[in-house]
Amino acid sequence: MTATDQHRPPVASFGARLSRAMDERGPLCVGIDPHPGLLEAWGLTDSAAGLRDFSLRAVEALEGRVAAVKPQSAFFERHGSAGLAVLEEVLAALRELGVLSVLDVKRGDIGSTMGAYAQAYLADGAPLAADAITVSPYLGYGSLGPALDLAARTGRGVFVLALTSNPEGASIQHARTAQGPAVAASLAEGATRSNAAARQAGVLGSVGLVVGATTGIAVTDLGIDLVGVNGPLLAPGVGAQGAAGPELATVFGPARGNVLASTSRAVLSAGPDPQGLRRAADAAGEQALRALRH
Ligand SMILES: O=c1ccn([C@@H]2O[C@H](COP(=O)(O)O)[C@@H](O)[C@H]2O)c(=O)[nH]1
Repeated sequence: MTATDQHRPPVASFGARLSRAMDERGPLCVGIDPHPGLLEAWGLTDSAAGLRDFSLRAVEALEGRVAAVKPQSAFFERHGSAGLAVLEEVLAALRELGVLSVLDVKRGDIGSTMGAYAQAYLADGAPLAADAITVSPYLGYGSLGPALDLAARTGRGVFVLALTSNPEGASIQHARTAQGPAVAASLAEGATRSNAAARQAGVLGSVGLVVGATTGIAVTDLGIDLVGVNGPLLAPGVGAQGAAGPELATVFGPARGNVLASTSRAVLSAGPDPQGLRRAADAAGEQALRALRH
């Protein structure tokens, strides 16, 4: 602990804040993915100005109805520095409204560079700070250390890509490590270790996994203990990629209480009418709630 840390007021962990949000608003996360086709459908230009209008209208419509909002960084990055300025504004708007943000940015690098990514997204006061980010463990679970450490210090979280929703992911994620378990299982073991203190304290940990809602029986087949992870399980793949309530129940089984189901296009395509967006988010939220809580 540094001298500065000693004067820092204690912050609630991301795991605890997400648990509360899911209890209050249900287990749904809606992604902000401003695809060019969606911008057009909303009558907006494929420009930073269109992106800003789209994203802020979506945030306003979703506030209070979902546990978290997940901006997809790629759609902002494709507009260069103007797009990143919009992303900063969207993250600030979510912060201001008290809506948890999960920035889908899938970062991963050697430890020393990972430290810089951590500063960019997980440090207090960073322009692109989010409540949690997605990280890629392709350089080894240990390389994520600087992000896990900073997230723990600032009350933020990370979601480690484990079993992604795309069909191509299996060729890497189901492969066996030299020690025997599948790659995805060894990542789950890493998250289990990282969440050990939270487990002992009886709260949800802040190191989550990305496990696609489209992954069928892979969790069981690969012998992955998702309950033991004691962390949030971000489940993209709901809606446009074909998964719905039954798939969520099959994939997560006894771990379903920790799932944050995520959908983007299926809700965003109901815009730009705010009532349409709200209706679509409410329907997706009901579906997730039925599958994951009953
Ligand atoms: O395994 C993964 C990890 C991330 N994603 C992201 O989630 C959304 C999905 O959008 P939909 O419109 O609901 O298909 C998108 O930003 C992906 O990059 C994922 O799909 N799968």
